Amino acid sequence: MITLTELTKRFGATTAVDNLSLNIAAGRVTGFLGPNGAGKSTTMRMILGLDQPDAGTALVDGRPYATLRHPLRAVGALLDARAVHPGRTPRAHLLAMARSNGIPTRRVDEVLATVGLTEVAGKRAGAFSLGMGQRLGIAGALLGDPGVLMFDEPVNGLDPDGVRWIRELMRSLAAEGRTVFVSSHLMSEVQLTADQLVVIGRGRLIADAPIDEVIAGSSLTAVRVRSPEPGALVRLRDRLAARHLAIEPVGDDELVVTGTTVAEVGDLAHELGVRLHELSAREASLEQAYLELTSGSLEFVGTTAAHPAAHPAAQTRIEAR
Ligand SMILES: Nc1ncnc2c1ncn2[C@@H]1O[C@H](COP(=O)(O)OP(=O)(O)OP(=O)(O)O)[C@@H](O)[C@H]1O
Repeated sequence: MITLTELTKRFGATTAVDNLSLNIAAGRVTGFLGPNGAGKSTTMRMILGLDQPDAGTALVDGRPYATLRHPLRAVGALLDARAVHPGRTPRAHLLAMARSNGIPTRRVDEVLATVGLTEVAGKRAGAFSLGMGQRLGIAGALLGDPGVLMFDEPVNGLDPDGVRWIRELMRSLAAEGRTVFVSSHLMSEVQLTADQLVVIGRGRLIADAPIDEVIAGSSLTAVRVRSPEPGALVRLRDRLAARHLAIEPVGDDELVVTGTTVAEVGDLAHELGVRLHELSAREASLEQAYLELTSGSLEFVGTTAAHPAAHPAAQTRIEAR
């Protein structure tokens, strides 16, 4: 478990992380999203004690990173896959890490096998492809068998096999009860991998909610209902409007209703005796929901940009405070 409390980091006039408070729970994959420069890497660096906060705390299992007796056994991280000396072999690199952290050297062969690098364990890392470098970085993160894992953009530049491998690894690490915290700009991948989403913009928390809730909160997630009886559809519309739902009529035979479910609209139509020709759900993609959430946090805000707090997932969080 990772606990951030009022975490703040400034670089000169820039507030990279601004009063960020949240819990990243064990047993699930938490996707960490935000536009370029939102403060994701800085947050991760503070969790690892690589940057010092100006205010607030970042705790791993209740303790600051710097006070952990065996940090690699508590938290493993992949921040920059190019951080390995090019002249070193994967085995030498991992052995050095194991020795300096009191980790049994047999773990080196175990993690090399886990990431599929056993065959090339004696080759110089400088000759590695991007994907092999990522795998070596992940081997380092797994070395201490830690309960908390953090990955900054782990699928960057990987081929589809590599992307799928990382996705399955994260799911299995979370299924083992570990905390998995992963930043990414690839929404389709996050949608397949994460259970929970943390979205930040300009260093501030925008949303902290289950992925389904974020998608359900998008104005593009809606129920479409069609009836061959325009008069009956008007009765249905009035009843939906009385429940303060947003309704968009399309011609005189169709309504698009946001903030509701197929079950609610179906039950109401049944109660009113409205004959239906269609009742279907239209679900926003995570990318659409994310763009709505962060539109107010980009440097170039258009006049039509929705305020982030207009998104119900953001409101869930704000109200929960
Ligand atoms: N060492 C530093 N010195 C000065 N400014 C910094 C430093 N590190 C980060 N910043 C600034 O802090 C802000 C947050 O940067 P950070 O790298 O944490 O964002 P990010 O969300 O990880 O972005 P990206 O998605 O582009 O990787 C940016 O404005 C960045 O320019």
